Amino acid sequence: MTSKRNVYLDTQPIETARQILMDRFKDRVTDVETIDVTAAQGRVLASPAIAKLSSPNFHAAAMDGMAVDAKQTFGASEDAPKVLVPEETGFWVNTGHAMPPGTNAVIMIEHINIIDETTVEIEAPVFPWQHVRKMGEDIVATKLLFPRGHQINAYAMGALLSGGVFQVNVYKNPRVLIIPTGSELVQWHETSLEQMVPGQVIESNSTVLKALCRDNGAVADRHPMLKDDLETITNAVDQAVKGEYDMVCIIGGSSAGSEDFARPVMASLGRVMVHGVTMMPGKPVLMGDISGKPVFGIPGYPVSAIVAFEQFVGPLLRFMQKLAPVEDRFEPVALARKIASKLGQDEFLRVKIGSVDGRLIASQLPRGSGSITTLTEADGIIQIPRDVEGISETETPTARLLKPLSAIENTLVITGSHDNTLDLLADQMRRDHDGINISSSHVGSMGGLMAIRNNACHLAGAHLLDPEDGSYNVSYIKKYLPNMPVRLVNLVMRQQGFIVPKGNPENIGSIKDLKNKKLRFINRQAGSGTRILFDYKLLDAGLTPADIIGYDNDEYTHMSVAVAVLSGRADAGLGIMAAARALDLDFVPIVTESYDLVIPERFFNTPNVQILLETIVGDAFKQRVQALGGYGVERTGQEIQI
Ligand SMILES: Nc1nc2c(c(=O)[nH]1)N[C@H]1C(S)=C(S)[C@@H](COP(=O)(O)OP(=O)(O)OC[C@H]3O[C@@H](n4cnc5c(N)ncnc54)[C@H](O)[C@@H]3O)O[C@H]1N2
Ligand code: MOO
Repeated sequence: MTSKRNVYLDTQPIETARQILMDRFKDRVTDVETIDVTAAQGRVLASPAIAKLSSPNFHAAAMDGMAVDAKQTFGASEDAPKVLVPEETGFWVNTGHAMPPGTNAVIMIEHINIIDETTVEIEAPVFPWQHVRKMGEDIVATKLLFPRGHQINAYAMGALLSGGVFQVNVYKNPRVLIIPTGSELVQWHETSLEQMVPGQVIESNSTVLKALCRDNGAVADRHPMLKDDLETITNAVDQAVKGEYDMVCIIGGSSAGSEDFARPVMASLGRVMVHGVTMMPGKPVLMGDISGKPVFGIPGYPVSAIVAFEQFVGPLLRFMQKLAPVEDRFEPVALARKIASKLGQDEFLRVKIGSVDGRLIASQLPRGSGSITTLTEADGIIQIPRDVEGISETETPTARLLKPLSAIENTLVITGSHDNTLDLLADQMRRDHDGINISSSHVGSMGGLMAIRNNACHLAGAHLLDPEDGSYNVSYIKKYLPNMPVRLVNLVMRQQGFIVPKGNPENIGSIKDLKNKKLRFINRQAGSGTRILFDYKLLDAGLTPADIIGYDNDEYTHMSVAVAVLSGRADAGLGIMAAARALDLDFVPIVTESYDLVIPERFFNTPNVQILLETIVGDAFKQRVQALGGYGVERTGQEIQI
């Protein structure tokens, strides 16, 4: 068995791996081809572009009016107008016309009094070359329009055509073959969602990489998916490098499993240069040389695949056609919470970023390499260097922005407890107010109050029950935000209850059943409102945590609790009805609670918060909330006295 498994080569730091790659392929700049200027957008000139035609190519009238020899007009004034005779001493021209012989200026039509067909008068002179675009004013034939290495953009295409250059010599777009591998993969157009069985995964990486190739000036083809089979993958790679492809990317099978074939394929056809980079995601990336062509083994996890592409494949593709490296925008950010990281590997941490009190605040998204939404939800990426063990709240790391700064600045940052209606709210606000974004981070109700205290968000969602008097949030705000003026507004009333498998097979009716029937419970994290509610209900029923199997197993969101129940990992969890419904599970209501928004006074009257408050009292939002089930909107928008 061990003989079938791969052993990583020495893992290399990112910079070393990139250096090895670039050194090896420094001669792989693509061939030069001659193409029409009209098809050359984005391409890089392999030889200088020299104008063949002047522009204008003749002296041209720059205004509508009458072309004259300026001398004829000298001395004209209001008191002593000058007379011109059309087609003798003056010639009617329109903008762009060639100047008639013997003329060198244009009198604008507005400045001409037409007496009759043969007589016009002017009351002011023009000077030589006034309102004339002289031949070659813009471009002189033989002028260097662009040096080699210049990237052709829309403006350049205009200049080239005007200068009589209709074809250009450019570097060919590198051609890439992308080979998705994995016996578990299915193609989206060859399957129906109903047919899918556990273990099957929709192939998505090749589409992502193809699009990323295009962003980097390359043309990619997708090979039909291949099963985990050494011979088939070897043949496909062999054919590709023998053919017209400049590069091959094998997706999947890059790590150390018995079915991971990227490395043996590369080793049998050529040479493995790098296997393993000290980065996360993307660690098992492979770089090889087969017959002088670059071949990559791209890790199968979607985020790992993208990071591996952006760190290595993209830069090499750009180099091959002499495209300048991508210039990213970086900004210093403060952290909503400290971030732990492992020594020894650079980590690409996806973060949400919002602007609070003029500071950019980043909150970390989950780290999973298999989770593409950690990238689609991210506003930025913080690269934590390998010699750093975590970043504290007092540091200001830089983040690569994935969105325009203006979009980040127009984002309302909501931190705290998670509720599905926040997603509806984000969509509803967008429907009526283009450009406003909501970014919600789920750190539990107490986490939300702490974020307010640390000036790390604009508002927080909370549902903190005070067991003493049954009130929500007020006593917590008094205790934890004593010096901060805040307002409290109800967003929704919602039912909390037990999320149980469909049909409620254990017939759970009350919290006591958890103990009596020895059921496996899935809890929420400490500090979440739902956990506080559960502890209160336990106490109320005369139970202790020790009575509950699974009390110490916790999840961070209602949906993850529901997933735990769906997957059979737990018999019950406490959560909201919408989460049960979303996964077609059953729900046993326990309590109706108040889910409120805590809004610092200084943000209350800002335009975006006011838009939010208007949106939640609107019928459209309320109807959509009610359609989710398990919610009441009778108090939505009402302010609660603190
Ligand atoms: N024992 C070890 N196991 C793993 C290690 C390790 O060091 N030791 N490294 C882990 C890391 S880190 C990564 S990253 C992954 C990379 O694995 P592979 O490149 O071998 O990828 P697969 O196992 O084939 O797939 C992983 C995952 O991604 C899905 N996948 C694959 N291809 C596609 C595609 N084209 N479209 C969508 N999704 C795809 C695949 O179904 C798997 O779920 O290895 C760890 N293991
Ligand atoms: O490199 Mo893997 O990408 O850490 O998950």
